[in-house]
Amino acid sequence: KYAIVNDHIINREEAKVDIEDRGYQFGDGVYEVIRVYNGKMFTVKEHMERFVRSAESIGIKIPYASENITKMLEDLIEKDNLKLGIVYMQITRGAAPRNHAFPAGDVVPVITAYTKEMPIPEANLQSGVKTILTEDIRWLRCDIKSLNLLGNILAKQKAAEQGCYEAIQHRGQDVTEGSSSNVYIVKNGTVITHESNNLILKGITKDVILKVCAENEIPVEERTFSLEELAQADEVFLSSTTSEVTPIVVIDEKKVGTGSPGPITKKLQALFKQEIENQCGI
Ligand SMILES: Cc1ncc(COP(=O)(O)O)c(CN[C@@H]2CONC2=O)c1O
Repeated sequence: KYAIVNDHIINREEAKVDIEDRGYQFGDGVYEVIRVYNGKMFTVKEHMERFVRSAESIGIKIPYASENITKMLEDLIEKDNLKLGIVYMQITRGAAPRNHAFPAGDVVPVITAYTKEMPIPEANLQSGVKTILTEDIRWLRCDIKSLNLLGNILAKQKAAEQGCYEAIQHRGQDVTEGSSSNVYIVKNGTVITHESNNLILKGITKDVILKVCAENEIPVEERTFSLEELAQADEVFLSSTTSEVTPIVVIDEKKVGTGSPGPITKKLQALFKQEIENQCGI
């Protein structure tokens, strides 16, 4: 197995970072998770655009062009002979004596990446998943895909301790998103999901879903929706690079709708699968 450290592909076990790397000490960095189907990265252009946007949002200048990074990721996938899985990639502000303020300009950001085999979560896609509700205690720049994931992992851990797949987060009565996913309700045939602002991550999968909704005359409302609307929804589902379009069938031990994945969710799963086939030829 190999890994990328800056602009080298090296053996995975040799990939190390300094103990004063700011990603390690402050979470001072941003990341992306990109899906690989049939040995090809899915929506890689959109992931690279968000990677650059997130880095720029915190003042990190990526020292390589997106095309070069993409090529390095393709070489890594090739060397690892990855057919179905993910690429994890992050950039930190680099290693420097510990100080909250940014280091001097000569400190070079550190990019690392590696691949992981990951099957398609067929059982979850087929039967749906159980979730809990939890207050969204995160900061107010959730649009930046930062390494600051404490709020996210504490929410996910709370779900895991209750045998659930995801935690649906809310600020007061307003539903925001999952700990590592976007969340949608379906009511009377309309898909409703939080608008992309500072309170949620603008998911790449969400953008694909909105695109196929538009192409197939499925009405969409991008707006805040309430816990009450969530409880009254006909269907609920979540999306992410690794979860694709996953039906939610239980929330806080209460069944959603009939307790089985709904027709709009299933239609969106089929349309999403078609997008993967179009791009990655599976
Ligand atoms: C907080 C949060 N919201 C939404 C999403 C969905 O975004 P994408 O559709 O672009 O994946 C993610 C995905 N986070 C990545 C995806 O898989 N694992 C992760 O940590 C996320 O962490």
